[in-house]
Amino acid sequence: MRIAVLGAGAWGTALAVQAARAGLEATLWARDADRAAAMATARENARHLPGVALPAAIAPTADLGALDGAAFVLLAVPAQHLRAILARLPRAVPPLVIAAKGVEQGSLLLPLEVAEALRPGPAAILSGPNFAREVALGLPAAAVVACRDAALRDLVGAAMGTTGFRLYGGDDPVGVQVGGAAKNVIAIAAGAVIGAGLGENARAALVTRGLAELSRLAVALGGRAETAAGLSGMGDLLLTATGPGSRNTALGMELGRGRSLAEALAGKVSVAEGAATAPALVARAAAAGVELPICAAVAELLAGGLTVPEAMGRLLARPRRDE
Ligand SMILES: NC(=O)C1=CN([C@@H]2O[C@H](COP(=O)(O)OP(=O)(O)OC[C@H]3O[C@@H](n4cnc5c(N)ncnc54)[C@H](O)[C@@H]3O)[C@@H](O)[C@H]2O)C=CC1
Ligand SMILES: O=C(CO)COP(=O)(O)O
Repeated sequence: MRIAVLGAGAWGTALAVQAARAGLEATLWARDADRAAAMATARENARHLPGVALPAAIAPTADLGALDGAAFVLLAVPAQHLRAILARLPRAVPPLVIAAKGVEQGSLLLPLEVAEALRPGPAAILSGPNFAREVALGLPAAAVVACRDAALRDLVGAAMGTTGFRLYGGDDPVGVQVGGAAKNVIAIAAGAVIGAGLGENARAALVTRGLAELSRLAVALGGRAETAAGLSGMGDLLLTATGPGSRNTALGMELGRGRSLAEALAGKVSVAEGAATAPALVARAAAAGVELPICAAVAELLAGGLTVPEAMGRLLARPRRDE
């Protein structure tokens, strides 16, 4: 079986390596022809996943003909670039499996909603606590493939899963997408309090109450609260919000130390999805009548509208209520 992976960042590359480990052929599409050629020659993605050898079953390319004959297409471009890539695809595409985590600015759509608007057809979301490098190295991990179409999630789970990468199926794609989008925003909050020296208690409180925000929004958008307790919600929060290995937490730590967003992002070649998603997530929640105080504070912090101690003070001063 052959699949196509669109987006040769850290995650797309790691998923292509995992596909090869599972016995698939994988075409790995990069926007830039020079980068695709460099990967094909060096058998390494030196920019986004240095030190990981690309198996022979991976064919890097910059040609979207990569989609022809693929059993399914994994889309691993950042959420804000998903629309541009989808618009370039042919009308009839193989089933799509989106691995991006975020909310699109402007439209306020979740990744599968963007796909539905541009290329209607079977589509799934793949999400979970997965640092790309660990997956690429074959360290044990689990994730969820969620979609309403049981045949597609079975196809992807059976094709991509191995004993080292356990893929659960799920039928709550909305809950899974909200988890993936919100956990990055909450990770920025968690990093920010650590960077500002406010302590581990503050981080634990923010992560826990952040999970409550994530869960509330998932339900308001038609998802299920129990999905928030799964791999794509609490699982990914545990991974992302508890240590500096996460780019979102690392960004939060820089903001907490008093740097501006522009300063913190300067020179970075990899994405911290929560930065673009925070205002879009809060706006989407507001449109659904849901208040997300922690995510809103992150959006304001990113915009330079308040400091971390001010944000924390504001959250703690909210009217007392039952948990
Ligand atoms: N890195 C990780 O450990 C994981 C990442 N993800 C998600 O996967 C998605 C991709 O993230 P990474 O692979 O880490 O990205 P990355 O930070 O490694 O690389 C950035 C990627 O974005 C692409 N890109 C940049 N500007 C673009 C544009 N204008 N149009 C199209 N593509 C553009 C680059 O070519 C590159 O493929 C994100 O939504 C992220 O949240 C999900 C799970 C794990
Ligand atoms: O999504 C991820 C882990 O599941 C990667 O997190 P960061 O983008 O914060 O590094």
